[in-house]
Amino acid sequence: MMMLKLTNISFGYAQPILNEVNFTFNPGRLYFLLAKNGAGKSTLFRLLTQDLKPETGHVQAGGDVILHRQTPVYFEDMTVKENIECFLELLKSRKKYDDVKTKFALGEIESKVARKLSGGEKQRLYLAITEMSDDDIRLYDEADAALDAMTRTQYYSEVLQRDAAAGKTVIAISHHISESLKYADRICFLANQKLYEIDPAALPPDLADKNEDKIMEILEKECEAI
Ligand SMILES: Nc1ncnc2c1ncn2[C@@H]1O[C@H](COP(=O)(O)OP(=O)(O)OP(=O)(O)O)[C@@H](O)[C@H]1O
Repeated sequence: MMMLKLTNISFGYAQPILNEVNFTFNPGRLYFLLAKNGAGKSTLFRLLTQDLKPETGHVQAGGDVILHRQTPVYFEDMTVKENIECFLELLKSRKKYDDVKTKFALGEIESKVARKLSGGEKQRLYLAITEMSDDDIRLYDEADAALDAMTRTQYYSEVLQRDAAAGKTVIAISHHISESLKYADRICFLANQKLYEIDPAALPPDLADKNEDKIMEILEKECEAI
């Protein structure tokens, strides 16, 4: 199984971040990891990719784990087509250039050099690269930070939800909290050095319309009740 399992994980810097956490991320689900600023979301990702070693406990991964970071990465001096072909090769992807081109409407810009693309065109190239890997367990650390509202919708539905529907284990950090509530299969909330799993279907239906501080407050109360 392509699950990702934390057993008895504790970790801290000068201050504690996680305390004896047990949690299983299951395949086929899109998890959004939410927490207050500085609570340790990125640190948790670094533990999941085994970039950091926990003080106690262990992480078991049923497949390769790939982390997509906040900053879009591509080769500025290559054309869009060269970039896609290069990433297909680097990531040893089974996908074909023509499929990527069609899905992200890259036909008109395929021969343009990346550094000359408009903001929106760069976002399309970035989405295409982000979606390209075949890895089974996918972590997205604010990969939507530089995306405009329209491209974000495409990222949530055509990258994250589609990956989960294809049986991947998908965990995303996003500062667009109300939007993430609409797409999440599960919320994974980090508070008081513990991780809590919340099913969005069990939350008030108008929650996503509230302001983000209020949403965080309600989610914290949910966790206290678990
Ligand atoms: N290498 C490090 N050494 C010491 N402290 C660190 C290190 N990395 C992060 N921290 C601290 O650990 C805490 C958690 O950081 P982390 O980046 O994991 O939080 P986050 O929830 O992802 O934050 P944000 O929402 O602001 O992106 C913060 O107080 C941060 O300053």
